[in-house]
Amino acid sequence: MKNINPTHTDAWKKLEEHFQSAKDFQMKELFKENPGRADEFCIQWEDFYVDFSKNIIDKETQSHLLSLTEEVKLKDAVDSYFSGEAINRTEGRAVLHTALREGSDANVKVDGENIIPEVFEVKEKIKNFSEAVIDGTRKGYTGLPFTDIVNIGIGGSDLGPVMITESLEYYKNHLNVHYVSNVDGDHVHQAIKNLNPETTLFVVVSKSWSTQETLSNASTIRTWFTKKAPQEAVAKHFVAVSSNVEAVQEFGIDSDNIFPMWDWVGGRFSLWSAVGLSISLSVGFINFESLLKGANAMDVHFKETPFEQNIPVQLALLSVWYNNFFKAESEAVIPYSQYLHRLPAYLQQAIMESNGKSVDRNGKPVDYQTGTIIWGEPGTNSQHAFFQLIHQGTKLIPAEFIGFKKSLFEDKDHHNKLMANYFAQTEALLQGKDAATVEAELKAKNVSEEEIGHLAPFKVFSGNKPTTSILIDKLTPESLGKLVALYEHKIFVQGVIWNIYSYDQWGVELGKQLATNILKEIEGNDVAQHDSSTEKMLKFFLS
Ligand SMILES: O=P(O)(O)OC[C@H]1O[C@H](O)[C@H](O)[C@@H](O)[C@@H]1O
Repeated sequence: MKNINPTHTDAWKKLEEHFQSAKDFQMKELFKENPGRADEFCIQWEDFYVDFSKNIIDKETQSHLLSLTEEVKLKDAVDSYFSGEAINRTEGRAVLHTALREGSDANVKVDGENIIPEVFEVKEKIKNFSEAVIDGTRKGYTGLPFTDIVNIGIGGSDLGPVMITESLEYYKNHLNVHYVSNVDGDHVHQAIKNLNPETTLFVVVSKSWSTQETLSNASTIRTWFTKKAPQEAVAKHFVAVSSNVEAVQEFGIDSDNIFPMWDWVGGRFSLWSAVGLSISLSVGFINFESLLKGANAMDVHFKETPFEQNIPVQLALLSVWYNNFFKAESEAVIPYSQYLHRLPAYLQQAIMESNGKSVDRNGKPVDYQTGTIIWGEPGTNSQHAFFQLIHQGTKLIPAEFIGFKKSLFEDKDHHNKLMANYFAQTEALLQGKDAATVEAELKAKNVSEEEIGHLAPFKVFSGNKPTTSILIDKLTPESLGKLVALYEHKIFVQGVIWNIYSYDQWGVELGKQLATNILKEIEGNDVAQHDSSTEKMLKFFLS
């Protein structure tokens, strides 16, 4: 991939100049001036309707942003990404989660070898295993079918599977799936408290098989299990997903029970691999395949659609526009679906671990902003929590609203109410409410002139707050696959523009290292020298 400082491009300079007028754009005026605006800033693709007309942009903004993609050679970067080039330079790895959703006839090479046959072998293993557990032919050590699954993993080995199984709860079968991630012992003990070892299957997921949390939780659970079950039952009840097969075997998991994954799948993009085993167990392999199929459709859209009509590219460019020109620090993702309640948490890892970097591809500190802070909660709940700040606070928070045309239980009454809120909020954020309107409303309620004078300023909404609406036909495994892949590619585009490496995560290492040392001190009751704050707290903790 090319190594281009985005701020040195002509497009960036043009964007800076253009920003001098664009920062004062009033979207309401833009809509008035251009009756075609809602059509021009809208992409309809398959079952997705993406409206980005309620953003502080005009055609000129869009054209400079598109020139930026040319100058940073985005098209070449996309080709390198899909072709298996080692674009994760600092770890020397390809980034090929997209290969996991390819068809069986695809040919994607890593080190000269086509990886697709291996991907399909593992998929077959996931299929056979999950079908046998679901239909009860694979049984526990006392001959009873499994009723409960515990996924033990953290980060990408937890957030992806948990977000998808929660999102697809409607499609779930009879198996109860639990997730244990935190090294907090209260998490694991609470999770297993009411479980029956005879009917519980444990899926230990760790790409590296060196993660403290996962190995501790797996050991604790194995000890709990073998207190009740004979040692040889471990083989029937514990399976592992990892790229470190040797270490898994050392842990005592049977080689038959290991689902491999590969270096070329990043942890936070791994739900499409065997890391998704708990998904396949929970909703069945057919639904897992539909999820992959949806993601593949988005891959093809991203790879083949001109950037003007390309959903991940347009969303990434908008985010760069707000992040680097308006200096917005965060973005909200508001799904109008309770099923998607873990999507913002999942995206926090995907986006912030990928693009939270301050060194460019030359190893030099960047002198511009990179990764955005992502946060969010489902609507309508979030309206009653933090929307006050989005409407009337001092910060600019571009927000993505995700909604569905149809609900799953087909309760029209509820769905109409939900979606009325979805539409109303983006309209309110756009339109705002001026002082004259507020005063007229108060007058109509017979509020005294004096009171109106006091109250009116608090009731004014400045409006002009940017939102992007993603309206999808229905929440299905396939549409969910498309949505998640959309965000994966948005991340990629931003990383290319910011000239950073999106696929490493060195920033998580230091804390881990220090924790290892501090744990020794805690266990030995012997506090070493630290900064005085840490030292004093450690002594207090041990007292
Ligand atoms: O799957 P594992 O190797 O156990 O890794 C689990 C997680 O831990 C690491 O600290 C990384 O920050 C994450 O990207 C990763 O997903």
